[in-house]
Amino acid sequence: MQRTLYQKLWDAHVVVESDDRALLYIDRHLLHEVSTPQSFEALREDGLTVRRPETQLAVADHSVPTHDRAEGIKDSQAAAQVALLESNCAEFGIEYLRLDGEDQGIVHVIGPEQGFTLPGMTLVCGDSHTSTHGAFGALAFGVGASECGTVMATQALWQAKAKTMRVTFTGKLQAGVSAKDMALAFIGTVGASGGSGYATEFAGEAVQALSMEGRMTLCNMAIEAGSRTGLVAPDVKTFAYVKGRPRAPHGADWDAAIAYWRTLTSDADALFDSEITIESETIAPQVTFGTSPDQVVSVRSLLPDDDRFAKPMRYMGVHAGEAMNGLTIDHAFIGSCTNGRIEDLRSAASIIRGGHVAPGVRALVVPGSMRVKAQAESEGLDKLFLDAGFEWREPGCSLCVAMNTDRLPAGARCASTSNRNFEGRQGAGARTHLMSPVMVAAAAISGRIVDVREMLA
Ligand SMILES: CC(C)[C@H](C(=O)O)[C@@H](O)C(=O)O
Ligand code: SF4
Repeated sequence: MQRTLYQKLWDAHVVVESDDRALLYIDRHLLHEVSTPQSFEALREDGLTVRRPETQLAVADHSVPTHDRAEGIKDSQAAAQVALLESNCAEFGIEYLRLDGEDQGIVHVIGPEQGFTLPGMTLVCGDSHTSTHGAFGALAFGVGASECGTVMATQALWQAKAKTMRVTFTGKLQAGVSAKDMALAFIGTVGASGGSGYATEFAGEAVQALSMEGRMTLCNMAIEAGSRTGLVAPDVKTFAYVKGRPRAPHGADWDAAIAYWRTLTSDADALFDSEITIESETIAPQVTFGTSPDQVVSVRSLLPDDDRFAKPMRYMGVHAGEAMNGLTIDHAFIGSCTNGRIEDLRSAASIIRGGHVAPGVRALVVPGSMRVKAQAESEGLDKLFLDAGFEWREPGCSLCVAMNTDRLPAGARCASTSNRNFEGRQGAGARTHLMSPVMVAAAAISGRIVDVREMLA
C-alpha cells in the first residue's frame, strides 16, 4: 500500500497498536524550564528513573532574561525555575545546556542546531511548537507535563493516529515574501483550528525551494492552524544541514542514516485525508490584524467588516476598511523559535542597511541561540543592528511570550516575527502584529507597517 510520510514514521515507531491508537517509541525528548517541574516531581513520587538519559536534552529559554546575564537572573521566580531545571537534570542524569554556555538557546532552535533533531525520529517536548522539528521529516509533536514524565520513564507514549493533510505550495514566491508569509497564508486559509486532528505535510516547489530555516518557520506555525505535527520530507538540503552537527551520526552510521532518510517521502500515490493547494505567486506579505494568527491579511488588503472580528479589532485598535499598510508602530521584535535563526537575522539586516530605527520605535533583535548569536556577530550583523538603533540581546523566548522581563506596556503596538498574537501575549494590553523578519525590519525603520516589496523595487 502507498504510504504517506506520516504513516511511514508512525509504522517505524509502533510498539503495539490497537485500532487507531498505538504505543509509539519516542527517540528524543527536549525539555525546558516551564513545562517540566511536575514531570520530574512525578518521577520522584513514583520512585522512577530516566530510562535513556542520553536521548534527552534540556535548556532554559522561556523565563530567562535577555540582557545583563553576567549578573545572574535577578527575577527570583525565574531564577528558581532555571535552578530547578538544572538540579532536576543533574539528579536524573539529563544533559543541560547551561545558560552561560555556548549552546544555550530556544529549545526549538537548539534541537536542530545540535543535530539532536534528526530525520525519521519521533521527538517530543512539553511545548506546542515542537511541530518545528517536523521540518526535518521527524515525527515531532508537543506533549503535556505528565507525558514528559512518561517519556522520561518509559521512552514511549500512547498516541491517537492523526488524519493526514497535504498543503502544496505550487510555483515560486515573490521577492520579499518568505516562509513566514506562507505559514500565515496557510493559517488564514484553513483557520486556527482547520488543521486540528491532522498531521500536515508541506510540499510543492516553493517548499522544496525553502532553506531548512524556512521549513522550520513553516512547520513551527503548523500548530497555529491546530496541527500538532508539521512535516517536510527530508532531501539533500536536510542532509547538508544535519551533516557534521555535534550530535549527528557520522562515518558508517551517517551512510546508513542517509540511506534510510532517503526513503522518508510520501509515496507518489499515497492518499491524504485532505489536500490543499496554495499558489505561491499569489502570496503577498502577510500581517495579522487580530488576536489569533488566522486573523491575517495581505499588507495592502482592507480589513474585513465582519462582526466576528469586532472584539479582536477593538483590542487591536484597528478598524474595518483600513489597510495594515501605513499603521504606526512603536515596537519591533525580531526573534523567537519562528524567526530567530541566522537566515532570519540576515534577511532582516538586508532591509536595514543604511537605515535607522524610526524615532519613537523601540526595536529588539533576540538571536534564537548562542550559536546563532555568535554566527551573526562573526558576520557583523550585531554591529549593523546596533548602528541602526536596534537592541542586540542574549538568546531566549523574550518578547514572544511575557514570561520574562521583556514585555510591552498596555497599548503598545508591536511588529513581531513571533507566532502568537493572543491578547496580552507580549504584555497585558499590548498589541501584536505578526509578520516576517523583512516586514518587521521595514516597519522598524519606517515607524509604520509598510509593504516591504516597495523597498526592494
Ligand atoms: C510555555 C510553553 C508550554 C508554551 C507552549 O506550549 O507553546 C510556549 O512556548 C508558547 O509558545 O506559548
Ligand atoms: S519562542 Fe515563543 S513560541 Fe517559541 S518556545 Fe518560546 S515562547 Fe514558545
